[in-house]
Amino acid sequence: MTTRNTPSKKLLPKGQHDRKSAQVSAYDDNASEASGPNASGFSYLSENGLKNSTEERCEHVLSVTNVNVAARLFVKKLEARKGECIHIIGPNGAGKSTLLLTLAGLINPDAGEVSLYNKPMSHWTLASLSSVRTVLAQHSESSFHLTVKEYLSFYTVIQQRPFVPALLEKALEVSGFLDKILTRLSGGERQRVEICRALLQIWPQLERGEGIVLLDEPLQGLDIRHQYALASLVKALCVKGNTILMTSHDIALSANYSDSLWIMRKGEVFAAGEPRAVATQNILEKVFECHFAISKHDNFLEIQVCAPISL
Ligand SMILES: Nc1ncnc2c1ncn2[C@@H]1O[C@H](COP(=O)(O)OP(=O)(O)OP(=O)(O)O)[C@@H](O)[C@H]1O
Repeated sequence: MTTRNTPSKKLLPKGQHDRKSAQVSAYDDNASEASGPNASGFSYLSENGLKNSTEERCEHVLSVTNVNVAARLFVKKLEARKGECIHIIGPNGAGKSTLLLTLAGLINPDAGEVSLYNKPMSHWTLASLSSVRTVLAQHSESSFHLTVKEYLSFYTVIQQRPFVPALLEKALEVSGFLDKILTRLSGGERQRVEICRALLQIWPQLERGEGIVLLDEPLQGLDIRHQYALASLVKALCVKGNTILMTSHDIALSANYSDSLWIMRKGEVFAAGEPRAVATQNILEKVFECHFAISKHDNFLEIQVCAPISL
């Protein structure tokens, strides 16, 4: 029998459970309409990529309606709200990456629609998209023969001081190897650099609480301390108003560091909502086919994964 670590009370982000939970409705055709104006006739980004006031009023940052991707992703309705921290979990092949990349505008669905600020993804130019949302794809390591500093400098504002913003450095600790060649870093170090790169791409927007971040398995390869540091960073960025979606295989961490959990199985969202409502023994056992022991504490959900059901 194996058990998973659960975060101690101390590790939980401040105010996590006080914060008004931004609920996500899956399969709910009656989910409330976005509070922003109708997409038609509105320009959500000015020429230089700066947002106008219409965007500020759009509560649903990303929405998915009746999406089908090559018979491997079927989503009737999902919405991510401004400032929401969403973790997407599910077994291998459940469709997490496919959903994330579809939300990022990197996969075009065969049917249905993905909208960003009420504007269909197909109406966004890649340049406009890149100025408001950033993506960390799985296995997105670059193989350039560059130092970490040279690589990251492609994504930073010229003469930005400090080179790596303090909030990022606190969680990712990349400053110690800025002069190292990218390809000579360890797997976990590379992953921290790639996460840093993704966040630097829209750092001015993230500082203003206007960014959208999609991270595919960012915890992969990170040691336990950096896993929790990253989860805290993600949560802190969302508290500022940024919207972040990340996929994960760490059910306990995700249940404790998200506002919403999207639980996927076989290309569909099996359950979505506030972690305490959806990370139940019944749902987790159905989706992951493992036995779980779950205890609800005041400040955290203790989730232990026991033996696979079929073994
Ligand atoms: N480019 C592709 N072309 C065709 N099928 C694909 C492609 N990428 C993934 N798939 C299939 O789509 C399904 C969902 O894959 P996806 O990568 O989204 O799953 P996942 O939940 O992210 O899995 P994992 O936890 O293993 O990363 C899988 O059955 C996979 O084999």
